[in-house]
This record gives sequence, structure tokens and C-alpha cells, in this order.
Amino acid sequence: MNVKKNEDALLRVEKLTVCYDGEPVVQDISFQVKKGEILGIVGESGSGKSTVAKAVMGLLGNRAEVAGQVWYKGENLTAMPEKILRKYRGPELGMVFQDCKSALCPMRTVGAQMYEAVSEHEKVSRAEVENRAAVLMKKIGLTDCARVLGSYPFELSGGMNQRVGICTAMLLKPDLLLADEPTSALDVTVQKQVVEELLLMKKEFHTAMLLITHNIGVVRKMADRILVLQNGKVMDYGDTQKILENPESQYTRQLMDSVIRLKRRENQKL
Ligand SMILES: Nc1ncnc2c1ncn2[C@@H]1O[C@H](COP(=O)(O)OP(=O)(O)OP(=O)(O)O)[C@@H](O)[C@H]1O
Repeated sequence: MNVKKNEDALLRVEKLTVCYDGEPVVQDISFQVKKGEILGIVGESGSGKSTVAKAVMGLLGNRAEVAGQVWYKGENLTAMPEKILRKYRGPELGMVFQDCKSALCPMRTVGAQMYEAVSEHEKVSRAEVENRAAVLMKKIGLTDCARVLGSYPFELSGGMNQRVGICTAMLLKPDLLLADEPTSALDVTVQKQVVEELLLMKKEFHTAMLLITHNIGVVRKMADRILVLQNGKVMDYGDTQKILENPESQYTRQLMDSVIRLKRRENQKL
């Protein structure tokens, strides 16, 4: 695909506002994601995190009124016809969901779905896709590759389905992965593994990520920079360590305090 590769910022969102029925749910948001960088988007439920991700993917639907621009590799995605944008989704902009099992078709095997995802964008054979999948699966600890490829999603655990989701997205080697709560449906041990696997993808393929999460621990571990949203507005934006050590806004402080308090309460229970 012919996309300009001369920008330092891989993704540049400028003055993004999204309204439903005249009510803004995202207001005047600007941020950048550089090549190979992870930007964590945090904020309480309803603060607009998923709306930002959908705006980047061009998946907001007709009811949303959108102002502002989304630039990717120097191209304005907001001005792009759906037909061209579809070519970006997958090979350029990958997506990993909170619950990859629900995003997969229950009637088709994992192997068939991986083949479909790739063959939509490339001329490849099923064997080639499965070989590529096997290499990726091995990297992220899905060792029983033949079984996984031949299984239906309901035959796999939540953690395995999540890894299948990461593999499927990474088969097309996107330069930007949008991960919307990729660990929140998993238990703590599997969460940790999925975090490690996403970090491995960043290291091996230099994949940039827009990581949406409630979990400050995940952001602390993964994100180079952080964007804090409240009621659709930016409360804090910058280097993760700096923001978490010294947040500018009262809201970010409260968000961090609530996590600490929750942790203390959990510890008291133990
Ligand atoms: N299609 C839609 N039509 C109307 N309102 C919507 C639509 N999608 C989202 N909203 C509203 O936009 C606001 C932000 O929603 P969004 O899903 O972006 O929040 P979020 O921060 O991702 O929440 P969560 O963490 O619970 O997933 C919410 O008030 C939601 O009700």
C-alpha cells in the first residue's frame, strides 16, 4: 500500500471531538503515537476511551458527528473513503479486543479464521498462513499450534483465545495495534502473560500500540506515555513515569488513589 512513511509520529490525532445527538462524548482531544511506542489511554468507565479507538479505526458509524482529524503515516484517515480505509484495517491498524473469543466466529475453526483475516489483504495459501501463525504462536507460548488451529473458539480457554486474537492481529504485521482492554477479562496470572506477549510484539516487530485500560498497573508496566481522560476531556498527557509520579490533574491523582485504596482493601482481605 502506498502510504507516506516520512513522519516521526505514526499516528497524530488533532482536536478530535465526537458527539452523539449533539452531546460531546470526546472533546477536543489531541495526541501522538510514535513508531514503536505504546500510548496508554486510561480513565473511568464512559470517559471516551473506546470512542477514541473507534475514531482512529473509522468505526464510529453514521450516528456519530466527528470533528478534528486522525493522521496516520501522513494520511488523513478522517477524510478517507471507507473503501480505502478498509485496506488500512488489518495490515496497518490491527485490533485486539477485551474478549477475543466473542470477536471470533463460533462456527469456524481458528485456522480458518486466521486464513480469512490474512487472505482478505494478501494472496496467500492456507498452509502459508498456518506456518506464519505457528511461528507467532510459539513466540507467545501457544505451543500446541496444530490443536489450536484446528479448534473452535469455545474449545479454548479465555487466555488462549486472547493469544489467538493477538496472533491473528499480528499475522498482518500492523505498525499500530489498538488494544482495547486486552487483559481485563483474564485472571491475574494470564493477564501478566498477555502483557508480556504484547511487550514481546513491540520488541520483535517494533509495533506501536494504543493501549486502552482501566488498569494503572498495566499502563505502568507497558506504556511509554499516557493519556488520562475524564468525561471525554484530556486530564493528563505525557511520559508515563512522570505523570504517575507527579500528575498535573486532581482527577489522575484520584484515579491512582482509588487503585491504591482498592489494593489495600484487597490486601486486608488476605
Ligand atoms: N453508539 C453510541 N451512541 C450513543 N452514545 C454512545 C455510543 N457509543 C458510546 N457512547 C457514549 O459515549 C460515552 C463514552 O463511551 P466509551 O465507550 O468511549 O467509554 P469508555 O471510556 O471506553 O468506557 P468503558 O471503560 O466502560 O468501556 C459513553 O457515555 C457512552 O454511553
